[in-house]
Amino acid sequence: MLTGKNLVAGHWRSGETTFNAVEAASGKPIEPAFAEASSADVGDACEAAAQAQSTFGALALKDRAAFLRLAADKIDALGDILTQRAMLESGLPEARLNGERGRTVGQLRLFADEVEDGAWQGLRIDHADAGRTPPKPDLRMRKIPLGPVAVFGASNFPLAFSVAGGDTASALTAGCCVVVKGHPAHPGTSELVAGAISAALKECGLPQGVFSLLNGTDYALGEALVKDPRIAAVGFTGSRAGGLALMEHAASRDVPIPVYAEMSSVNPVVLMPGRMAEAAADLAQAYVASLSMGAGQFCTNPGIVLAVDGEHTAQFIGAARAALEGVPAQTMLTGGIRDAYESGIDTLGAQTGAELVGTGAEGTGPCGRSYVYTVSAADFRSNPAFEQEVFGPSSIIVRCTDLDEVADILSGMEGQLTATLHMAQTDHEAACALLPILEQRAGRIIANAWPTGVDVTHAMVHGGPFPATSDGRSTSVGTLAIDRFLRPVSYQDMPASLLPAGLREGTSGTLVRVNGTWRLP
Ligand SMILES: NC(=O)C1=CN([C@@H]2O[C@H](COP(=O)(O)OP(=O)(O)OC[C@H]3O[C@@H](n4cnc5c(N)ncnc54)[C@H](O)[C@@H]3O)[C@@H](O)[C@H]2O)C=CC1
Ligand SMILES: O=C(O)CCC(=O)C(=O)O
Repeated sequence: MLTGKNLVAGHWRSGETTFNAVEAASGKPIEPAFAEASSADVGDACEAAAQAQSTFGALALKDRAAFLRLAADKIDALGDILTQRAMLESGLPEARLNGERGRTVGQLRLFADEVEDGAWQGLRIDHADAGRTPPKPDLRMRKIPLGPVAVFGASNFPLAFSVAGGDTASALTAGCCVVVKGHPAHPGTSELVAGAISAALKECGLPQGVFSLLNGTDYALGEALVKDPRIAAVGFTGSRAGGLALMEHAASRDVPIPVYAEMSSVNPVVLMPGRMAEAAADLAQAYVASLSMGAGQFCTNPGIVLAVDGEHTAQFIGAARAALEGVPAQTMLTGGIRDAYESGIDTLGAQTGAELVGTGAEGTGPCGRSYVYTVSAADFRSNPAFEQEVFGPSSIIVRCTDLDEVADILSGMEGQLTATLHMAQTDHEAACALLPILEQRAGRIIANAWPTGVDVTHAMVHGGPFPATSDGRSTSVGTLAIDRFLRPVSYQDMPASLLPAGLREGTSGTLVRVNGTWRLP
């Protein structure tokens, strides 16, 4: 039932050259062939997005919310067809993909509620005061959509971080049209989801230029999209090299635009001594489960664990070795990702001081086998190679002399998506001293849990200082993600009849800051 075509503003278009998706488990090509989007497709998708922008950006909030809800319903209704295709293309198991579909549609519905809530518009009204010296003008502010957004689907979440994933949901919520560059590892999954969004647009009577999907294997496609003058911002999840390249393309334009790239992170986990004395073996079990989940293909993978050397750390290492023995090798997303993983493991194992703790079972076919290494803090600190993300089911346990050394290592680390503290009550005082360091290093600080798994809520931050992301001032998950695609505009002494809805007296319908005081409608 798949067409293998690109979706350009409601039209399914074939192309001169094609590529095939590959079955992750076997490495064999699967049908149908997919058209490589041309530069004309990029131009037409961006032009249609630019033309639809003013209509979509000015849509009544309830209508934008209704569109998001309908898109969610239609994606949900794809049911097993979507799951089966995503399984074939990604090698991820059925339960995970059904869960991911739930997360994707739940995310769209949460954003629909958020659109209607309206607080994201950041409405502010400062009344004029002619008697003040100097006289104060009437100023009214709201946030408006930036314009069409280019979204790059991620390989490791073919639903929740892809065509209708967090970047698309937050851009549409902000009122921005979207042109998706689909990930070439799952073009069939992308087509199914794009079809659902297009059908929702049609049923809502909205312009089809609001959404397009372009497929392709050539980096030139992504470059052309980022450089198209009608694109106003970029959302990306993937490799550091890819994110950096898109940032360069965006900065080289006549009009540079923001790139919100989520890239690499090793997510340090600190095992505090008090907690280790209580539960070293249990912690090790949970650690191995977290690092090997989904073949470790999470940017939130616990890549580096810091512990004070001694009896309990030795116990933790022994229990991790035992837990690893039961971990099966799992199919990885693509041959390229598996090759990068294997070469990352080879590089890691060859570093001075790297000692293998243990491995999971060896697999057949394009599988990722779990690996855990340990290294002394001295060797870790003298060699930046230990801090590089190895994307897959691996991790390093760093044996430190004391908590001061843990603090020193954390202070020297690159920006991270997450940082975790496992602690008992007796560790709280020492943990308190680490918190200011972790706040400087990470977007999310976790207590007594593992970093894999990101809840989609209002208070979530899935971001962090560079190189975890290109811009640590925001998040790519949760409702705050909308803010990335908005820009504040202030209206000075504007006649009421010309003011946008919400900024006229008594029309906000949502939280508004009047003369500095927050007011509910
Ligand atoms: N930290 C994270 O969240 C993730 C990291 N990765 C890392 O990325 C590696 C490769 O996996 P992919 O998912 O394919 O990521 P990728 O970064 O290579 O590709 C992601 C998307 O960006 C595009 N792209 C990449 N480089 C580009 C360039 N120079 N110009 C224009 N477009 C470009 C690709 O065509 C694709 O659509 C993995 O081995 C892993 O190391 C992958 C997924 C998630
Ligand atoms: O752990 C999650 O749920 C999300 C992780 C993520 O954003 C990623 O791996 O790219």
